[in-house]
Amino acid sequence: MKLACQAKGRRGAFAFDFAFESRHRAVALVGPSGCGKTSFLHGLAGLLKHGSARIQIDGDLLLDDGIDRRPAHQRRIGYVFQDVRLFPHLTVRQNIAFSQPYGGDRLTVAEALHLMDLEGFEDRRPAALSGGEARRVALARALAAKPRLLLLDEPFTGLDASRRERLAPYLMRLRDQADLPMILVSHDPRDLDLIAGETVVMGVGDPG
Ligand SMILES: Nc1ncnc2c1ncn2[C@@H]1O[C@H](COP(=O)(O)OP(=O)(O)OP(=O)(O)O)[C@@H](O)[C@H]1O
Repeated sequence: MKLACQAKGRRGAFAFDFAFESRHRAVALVGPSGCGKTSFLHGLAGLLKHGSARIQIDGDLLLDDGIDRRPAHQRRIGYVFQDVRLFPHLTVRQNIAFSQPYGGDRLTVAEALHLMDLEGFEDRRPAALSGGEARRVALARALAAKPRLLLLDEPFTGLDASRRERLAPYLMRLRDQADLPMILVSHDPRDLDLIAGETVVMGVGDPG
């Protein structure tokens, strides 16, 4: 497959303009703290007020703000935030079902629960989940919206080494079984070696 992404924008005084192409389904985006990795993901996802993006998957134009500025909720882009952001008052099942209205019919909430091994957790609330379980719910929620591209900001943050190793196979399932292209941001290249076929480096002061 071929993934081509470009995004530019600004947050306050910080401006970025970055692009990459990859033939791998899972791409790691690394770079020093503050270089703009999260800003780039936000630009792709449509979360920046001042920003634009262009995404192509296998020659298919998924998004081009130059042609059509599409709001975040209409982009078929899943985003898993660093701090997970589950709704605390909703159960696991309700958290996952929340994103389904935007999706198609290929994967149901039950299938997302199954793929992330969350059967038996459906009626729990986020306060009763471990950090790794909460990540899996966030992944299932993103998946249930039927994204064409998944953005993961620091997916292993806050997990110790053994929990990182236990979470990695779930990301591989999304990559391989759900056939979902993904961009992962991390500080730690070792995390990304587990998942990513290619590492793209974003530098400070030398965007694009
Ligand atoms: N809301 C904001 N207003 C102004 N500047 C911001 C805002 N958010 C981020 N920045 C600045 O934009 C720059 C890029 O931040 P960003 O979070 O994208 O970097 P990053 O590479 O993801 O960093 P890290 O690896 O530390 O998470 C930083 O200099 C940051 O201070």
